[in-house]
Amino acid sequence: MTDTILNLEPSLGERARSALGRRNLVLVGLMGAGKSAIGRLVAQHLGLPFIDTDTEIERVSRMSIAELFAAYGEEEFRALETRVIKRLLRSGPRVISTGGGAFINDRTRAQIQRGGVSVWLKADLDVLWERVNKRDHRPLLKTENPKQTLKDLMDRRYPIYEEADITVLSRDVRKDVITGEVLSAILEHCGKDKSA
Ligand SMILES: Nc1ncnc2c1ncn2[C@@H]1O[C@H](COP(=O)(O)OP(=O)(O)O)[C@@H](O)[C@H]1O
Ligand SMILES: O=C(O)C1=C[C@@H](OP(=O)(O)O)[C@@H](O)[C@H](O)C1
Ligand SMILES: [Mg+2]
Repeated sequence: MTDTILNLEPSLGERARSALGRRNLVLVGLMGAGKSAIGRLVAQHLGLPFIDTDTEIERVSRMSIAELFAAYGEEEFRALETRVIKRLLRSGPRVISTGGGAFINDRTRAQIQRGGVSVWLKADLDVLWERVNKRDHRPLLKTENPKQTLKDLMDRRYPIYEEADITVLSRDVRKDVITGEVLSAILEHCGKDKSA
């Protein structure tokens, strides 16, 4: 006899995965919101492949994002970003973490809304600033006053991120907490939980 009790209840990740079905999960939000970090953790819990669009753009172009901006400008970067996201959405389901500007582009946003469930990781200026301040690889923040630039981007972009299917508040708590909130929100948004 063993006194080990097997827990056969589906985990939160399994329930969220079932609710998501064939849809992609797409993380959107401003630089520093945690899209890349939280997207990877959420994918592990869902048992889905994870991809970060910036990493994929760097792979196909064999250049860093900073080099791409410097060599071809933001417009070319956006065109490449749109093509990469369209391809990734078609071959899902997977978890896709986008770069902060992707959802702002009308064509890319329409593709995301058709091909996936979107999650906006929303954060306040100080949280974002604390995080992005530690690294200097983001070309849009190479300005005289990067915190003000971030604030200007918030003012312009937040009304558009609002269009995401789900909003989760990204804040100064453990990544596991935010990950759990994303999984719960998927369950709630996608309604019926087929495995429960
Ligand atoms: N909940 C969190 N708590 C602490 N640090 C976090 C949290 N979420 C993300 N980070 C950190 O903040 C930084 C920016 O996160 P990242 O995932 O690169 O953001 P994004 O892809 O949205 O720009 C990274 O160093 C990441 O580890
Ligand atoms: O907000 C933006 O327009 C950008 C955000 C970056 O990604 P993260 O949001 O992952 O930092 C990256 O795509 C590029 O530097 C442009
Ligand atoms: Mg990122």
